[in-house]
Amino acid sequence: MPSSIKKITIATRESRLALWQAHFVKSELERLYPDLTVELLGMTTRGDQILDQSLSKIGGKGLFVKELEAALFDGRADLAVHSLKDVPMVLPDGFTLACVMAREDARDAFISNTYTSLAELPAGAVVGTSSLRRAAQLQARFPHLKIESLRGNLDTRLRKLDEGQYDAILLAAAGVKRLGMGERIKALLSLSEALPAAGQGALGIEIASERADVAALLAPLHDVATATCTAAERAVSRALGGSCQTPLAAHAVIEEGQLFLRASLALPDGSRVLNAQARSSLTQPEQLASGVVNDLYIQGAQTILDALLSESHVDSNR
Ligand SMILES: NCc1[nH]cc(CCC(=O)O)c1CC(=O)O
Repeated sequence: MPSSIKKITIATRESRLALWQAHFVKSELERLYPDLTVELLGMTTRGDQILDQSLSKIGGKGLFVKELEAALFDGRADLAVHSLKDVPMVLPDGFTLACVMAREDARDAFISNTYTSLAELPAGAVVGTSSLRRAAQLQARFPHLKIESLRGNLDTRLRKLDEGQYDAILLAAAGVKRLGMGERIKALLSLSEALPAAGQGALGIEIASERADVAALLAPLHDVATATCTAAERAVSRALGGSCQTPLAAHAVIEEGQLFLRASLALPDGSRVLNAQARSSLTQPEQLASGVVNDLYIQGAQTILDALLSESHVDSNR
């Protein structure tokens, strides 16, 4: 044990996925440190309470982490486990992402009770997603499909599909697999069909910056490859003001020892999609990101960002 910590409290949201993720970190810590006691502190966040309104209008990603940060700040908890995708690109002063864990499948999943792929859907078929990124990419490839908003936690979204409100829905594969429902996935969208959101599939562990003792405890859970890839992705999102209102994708992989970053910025209706990609050594993910962002600006990213600002969007990228 790298410190004298006897007990760790994990602050977590109470959705089934959040609890799965917190329990996963708990069991990893217990495996590493057999003498450590790990407890969970379940919390309901503002983002969980306000399910009927547009998240992007009421405050976006931060709504899901604020309460957890308050618990870290006043010592009720030592760490918070997040889906990295939901973590704001800039954390408030005093908080740090101490650890990024090895990524699950980063891809989006196609789920339907009737069809086996997007290509099979007939004109007018209704696809559920509340992600502007998924909607824009989908509408660009399949203008004949009808996209409808789909909110709620994973179980709620699957229930709405089963009730017949949609012909198909799109979800992040990682969450579906973690909850043991991988058999519901009919197809995984390739990275060229649907580029994932920054951080998708990865877990991030947040602590109060002053807790070097907790950071030391978490060090073995850090996955350098995932951290490098997601650093590049999150830098793209940060540079473009990535919020719930931005149909933005950013995904990096390590290929033949190099970092390969792709990004895509679109208008929500898919009528314009900008793509950029670049490779670099593994050592400067932020620099690679700024090159890709620069390429997007050269292609007209500012026009899209301006259009997004002047429209008011009803959906978020949850
Ligand atoms: N935005 C909601 C959200 N945040 C994290 C996941 C699960 C996948 C992941 O860990 O990236 C999901 C569900 C989804 O997008 O379908």
